[in-house]
Amino acid sequence: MIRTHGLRYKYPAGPQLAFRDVELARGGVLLLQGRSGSGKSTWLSLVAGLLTPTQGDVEVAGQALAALSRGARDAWRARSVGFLPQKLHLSEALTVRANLALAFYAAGLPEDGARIDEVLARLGVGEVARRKPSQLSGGQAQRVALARSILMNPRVLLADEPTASLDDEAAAASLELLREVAQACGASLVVATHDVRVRNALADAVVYRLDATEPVAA
Ligand SMILES: Nc1ncnc2c1ncn2[C@@H]1O[C@H](COP(=O)(O)OP(=O)(O)OP(=O)(O)O)[C@@H](O)[C@H]1O
Repeated sequence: MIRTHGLRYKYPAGPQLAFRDVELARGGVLLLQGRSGSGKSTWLSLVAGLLTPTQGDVEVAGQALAALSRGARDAWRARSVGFLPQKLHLSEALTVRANLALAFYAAGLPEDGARIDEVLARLGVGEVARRKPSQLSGGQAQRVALARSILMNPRVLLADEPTASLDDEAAAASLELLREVAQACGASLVVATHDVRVRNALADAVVYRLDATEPVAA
């Protein structure tokens, strides 16, 4: 589950952002909406412990992020947070399989090749394991990045604009898959987007509009 309280963030040379309190149950789905620049990526980074709040607290699956040192937070994130960024950040120097192996190093765990193969196969991209990222279609690359994000069975899965460059059919498939894998991990799912199609696909999600004012709880 995710709980935020009194969250604010000020970029050194940027705006002060204030976020409403959020409480999302384990296994819940949150749709984070708002116009460009409203703070969606910032909120995701705060919840993932990539940014430290200027004020307020974040708790994820019972872990208060403020209680962790930076090193401990990085290790915690590698094990507990699945992050599907808008730019996938797959290394072109490495095969798909080696890209996924990096997740084990970040988590301080021995590489588990069988787990990598299992997750790639589950997401329907088992056959691309030896390719370089540039040899993948956009949809395949996204599945590979999703595979990377769920290798550790994370407690929360955060997706930043997962449908941005997809046509209607691919967008619906991508959301369906996100929901399916989050459910299989028992993870809470957060989808940040300004794509109106997502609202229909995730009809039962709790909606947090960054430019509205009511409290958010589910
Ligand atoms: N590194 C930074 N330094 C200064 N200001 C920043 C920085 N990153 C973001 N901002 C500002 O903070 C605000 C929130 O940005 P953020 O990227 O979180 O919005 P967003 O809703 O994710 O936008 P988009 O939908 O365009 O990705 C914006 O006004 C942005 O210009």
